[in-house]
Amino acid sequence: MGAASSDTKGGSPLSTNLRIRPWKNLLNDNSLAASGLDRLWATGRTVKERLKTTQATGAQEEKTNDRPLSQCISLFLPEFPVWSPTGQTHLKILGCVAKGSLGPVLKVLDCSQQKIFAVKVLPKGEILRRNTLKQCKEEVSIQRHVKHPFIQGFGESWQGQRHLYIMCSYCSFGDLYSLWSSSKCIDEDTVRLFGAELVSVLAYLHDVGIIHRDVKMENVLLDERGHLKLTDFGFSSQLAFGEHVYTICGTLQYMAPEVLSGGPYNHSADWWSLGVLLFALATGKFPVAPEKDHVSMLERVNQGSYDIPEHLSHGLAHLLKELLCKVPRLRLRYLHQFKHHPFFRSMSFDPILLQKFPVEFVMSMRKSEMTDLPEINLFEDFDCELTDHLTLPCPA
Ligand SMILES: Nc1ncnc2c1ncn2[C@@H]1O[C@H](COP(=O)(O)OP(=O)(O)OP(=O)(O)O)[C@@H](O)[C@H]1O
Repeated sequence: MGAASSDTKGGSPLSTNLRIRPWKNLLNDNSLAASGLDRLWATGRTVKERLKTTQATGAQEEKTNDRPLSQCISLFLPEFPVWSPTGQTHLKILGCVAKGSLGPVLKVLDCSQQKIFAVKVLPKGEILRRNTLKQCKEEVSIQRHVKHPFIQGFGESWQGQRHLYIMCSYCSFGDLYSLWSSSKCIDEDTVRLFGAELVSVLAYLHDVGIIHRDVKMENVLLDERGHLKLTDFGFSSQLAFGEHVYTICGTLQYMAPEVLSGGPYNHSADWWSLGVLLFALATGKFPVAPEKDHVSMLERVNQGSYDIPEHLSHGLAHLLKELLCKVPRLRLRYLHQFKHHPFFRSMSFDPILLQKFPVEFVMSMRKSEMTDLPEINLFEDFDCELTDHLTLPCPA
């Protein structure tokens, strides 16, 4: 959800996850709080019930201050086409993978393809209330257009009466943050491989004119062979080389100083975030401790001397310093620079070669943790209140 002018996402204060919302959205948040959809929910009536009433009385769309019902659908078009209630009967919900910031991420079996997918469920009312419609649509259109072996595969998106759905390939090994939390320190060979995969995907995104703006461990998923899939284009924006943006957005602990200070900034900001991510992977801790807001975070980064542990190889220590360089134009930021870097010596950046073998570290970590979620009912209407049907709690 990433237009530079309207980036907004929730976040949990004071956590390493803290995400910044531009001041503009703090104002806008309240302006939509009493939308038709919200009032509809407040009265406990469903869109379906209201449609029935309207049809029964032969009334035209109500011209109140409420958002007309047709808009509740058209607002989300064309990125989220309408599926008929029978359109989803081949999808079987197997369980809840995680609790996203807006709604659950479901594990779903597509019975027609016999393939498992992840479906992100986003309540329409919440999107309107948070004024993230533009971002949400941009996220889907960017995801639809980017194709790379280290980007999570995009399936489909659609809307029901109350929810939006984004279906993606399912990454059975969860996210990099969970792996890191359970292992804390990752060996250098694995850091090198993960580093090369992320360099390869970021170079691709920048080449096609996209800045990701939220590179962090939680947004990197692991496939069934332990390779990486970058996800969550919620803050991404189109940005050609030579252009700059100014929006303060992202996740505090990963934000480059030029982002924290309100820009101008460009693709180099993603490379700083990669530096933070690789630092955390290799050392078990973040280079700079979290702060409560972007002002204090900037102060801390500027004071910032971070200690690189002595046990790191010279090549890795050097790479981290060059990624965490406060001057964007002096930061490592081009594929050829990584190809010639001592840390990546003898490493290929070709995705096919990088994926040749399963990632041993991940396979051994995950083998003991694999659990299958039991199946639950096949829903007749995918747009029902999903949470009522989930007998399994979403992981926190
Ligand atoms: N395709 C997928 N396969 C497996 N797990 C997934 C998939 N997509 C998301 N998840 C899990 O769900 C979690 C939340 O997903 P995601 O980050 O997309 O939701 P969110 O928190 O609502 O997004 P945002 O970060 O935009 O607020 C991820 O950290 C990951 O653990």
